[in-house]
Amino acid sequence: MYLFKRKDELERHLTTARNEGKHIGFVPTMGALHRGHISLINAAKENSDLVVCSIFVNPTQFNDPKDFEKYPVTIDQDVQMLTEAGCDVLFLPSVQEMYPDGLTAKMHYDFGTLETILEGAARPGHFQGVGQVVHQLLNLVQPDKLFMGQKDLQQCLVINRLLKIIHSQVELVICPTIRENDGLAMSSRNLRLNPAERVNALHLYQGLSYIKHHFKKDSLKDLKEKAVKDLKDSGFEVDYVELISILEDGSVIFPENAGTTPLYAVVAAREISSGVRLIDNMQL
Ligand SMILES: Nc1ncnc2c1ncn2[C@@H]1O[C@H](COP(=O)(O)OP(=O)(O)OP(=O)(O)O)[C@@H](O)[C@H]1O
Ligand SMILES: CC(C)(CO)[C@@H](O)C(=O)[O-]
Ligand code: BAL
Repeated sequence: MYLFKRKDELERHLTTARNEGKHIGFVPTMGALHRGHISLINAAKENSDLVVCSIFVNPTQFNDPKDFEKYPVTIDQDVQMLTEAGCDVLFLPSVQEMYPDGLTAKMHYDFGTLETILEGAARPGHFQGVGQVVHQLLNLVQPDKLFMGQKDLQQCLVINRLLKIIHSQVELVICPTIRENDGLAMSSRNLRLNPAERVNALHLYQGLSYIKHHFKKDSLKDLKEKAVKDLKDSGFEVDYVELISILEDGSVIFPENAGTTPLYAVVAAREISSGVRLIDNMQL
């Protein structure tokens, strides 16, 4: 696997590959890799000639400084996992390399209501930071396909919109959420949980599973209230539990108001003893 820390080195390597007719698959990450990330690498391998992964803990998308400071970093293990998975290129830039002129955004993206609901509401500025870094990474890598995980469902919708805003031809491939054996969605932030907190984190999955199995019988309001109560009783601060549908244009609606069947249950909650905020979602 090639490892590049500089943009010019990466661009030179990828220009040669592109000139050889290779189709490029791209997997952007923030590192502390797990099997969820490797599933994206595998999907990229199956659907492209050359797979590029980036690892960059992007400061501009963190609305909570503590979350940024404590974000897990496991570079040596990440390199080993990517090598074993057959990734071709790893891009590992520094903050200075990505933001030589400082962290202030030069552009504002119009993500519409995606920025004012759910993750957008709970993490002000987060999606502008994601847009800022993904736009730059796409310009550098110029992939044919971009692979992202359904675990970050709203992020997928934002990136879909970003691709339209920047008139990009890149195809976004959304890959299923990989879970631990007990159902917990794999997440880099899980590394910050001690064994008791790790067990407690399962309440997110259990809440979603309950909703999935009862949403045809019970009222949506009752289901949400039950899930919120269970999380609160188990030591979580709940940002939201919602049932949503996604329209063809990529916008999100809340079916109890619109009279449409919900498609996904989504949850975000902070485990109070660890301070770790987790998200998850489940197709209904
Ligand atoms: N369990 C998972 N299954 C499939 N894809 C995943 C999973 N977890 C993360 N991804 C995807 O991997 C890509 C990189 O995500 P990222 O590096 O932020 O990992 P993460 O585990 O989501 O971290 P965190 O949850 O702590 O933000 C994103 O497209 C994300 O949706
Ligand atoms: C897409 C991304 C790599 C941008 O920093 C990040 O938000 C992530 O890992 O999901
Ligand atoms: N996994 C999405 C990136 C973030 O939480 O900042």
